[in-house]
Amino acid sequence: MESLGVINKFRLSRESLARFTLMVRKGYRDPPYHNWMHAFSVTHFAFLLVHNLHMTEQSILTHLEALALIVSSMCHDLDHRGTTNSFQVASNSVLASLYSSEGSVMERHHLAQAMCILNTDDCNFLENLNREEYTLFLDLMRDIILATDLAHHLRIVSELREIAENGYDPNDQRHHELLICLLMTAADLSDQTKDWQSSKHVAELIYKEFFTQGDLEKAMGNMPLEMMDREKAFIPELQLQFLDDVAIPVYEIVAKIFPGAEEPYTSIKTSRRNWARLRDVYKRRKPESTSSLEVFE
Ligand SMILES: Cc1nc2ccc(C(=O)N[C@]34C[C@H]5C[C@H](C[C@H](C5)C3)C4)cc2n2c(-c3ccccc3Cl)nnc12
Ligand SMILES: [Mg+2]
Ligand SMILES: [Zn+2]
Repeated sequence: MESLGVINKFRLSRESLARFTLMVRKGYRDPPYHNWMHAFSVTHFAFLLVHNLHMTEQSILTHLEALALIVSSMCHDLDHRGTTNSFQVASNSVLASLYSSEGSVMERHHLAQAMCILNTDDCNFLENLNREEYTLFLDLMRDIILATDLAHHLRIVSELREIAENGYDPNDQRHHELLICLLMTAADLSDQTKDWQSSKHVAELIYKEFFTQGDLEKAMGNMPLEMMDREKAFIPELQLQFLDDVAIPVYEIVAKIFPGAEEPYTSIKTSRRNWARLRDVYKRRKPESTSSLEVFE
């Protein structure tokens, strides 16, 4: 926040900011993937995007938007239980009863948790913002955290492609809103743009979470998605699908809008080549083989 210039610009209290950060860290549980380490690495990537692409200096983002992106990244998976939105509904969870009518059940819970922490004594580091800035910040945090629902991303991805093709118009309010959503999704998926060992390790954590949910769904008498079923999942194939259908297009669009941001796109394509190699090595899993997690050995 220091190097983004938001501490001084908004006269943020460092003490409250420290307390807020510690409360956010405490607000994460410890599932294999959706824990504080994930929130931290997403926040770091969001910072790198804003800082290295000079987004505030070039007025691509206002300082308030940059601040909202960083804080939202910290909070975007608060109190995650390692299960998906559809699992909340299928298991009739308390969160589903609260939010299922609006959709994005988990994301609405993450936002509610973030608001709770902001409203905790001595944690509201935004106390020096004027009313207009504070209201705008809360609106931004809401839109950004709700944008981390991949189903939301899939709804806007065609508009994002169009912006990448025809050029980003900084004066177009819709372009601006979509860009902020894109940056948040790029940060949320950024583990797949790291070195192969790291990306593979993160995929292992994600499938550990998915398979645990699949086990729960079977115990409840429900049929899990293939990607959550440790008996059926062939991880290299599932990873290739996710990279091709969801993740790679995100960094392709980022690279087209920001010429300086080729590296994550190059890196995730390398990751894809490694998954393709693994797939060929582990042809369709033979029934007698052990758990699908063997590909991580
Ligand atoms: C490496 C990797 N693989 C991933 C494979 C699959 C999915 C996934 O949610 N798939 C879908 C598949 C369809 C259409 C929509 C909604 C649902 C039905 C579920 C998406 C996510 C994956 N993911 C994430 C990630 C990002 C945001 C939230 C949660 C997670 Cl886990 N971060 N990294 C990864
Ligand atoms: Mg999430
Ligand atoms: Zn996340």
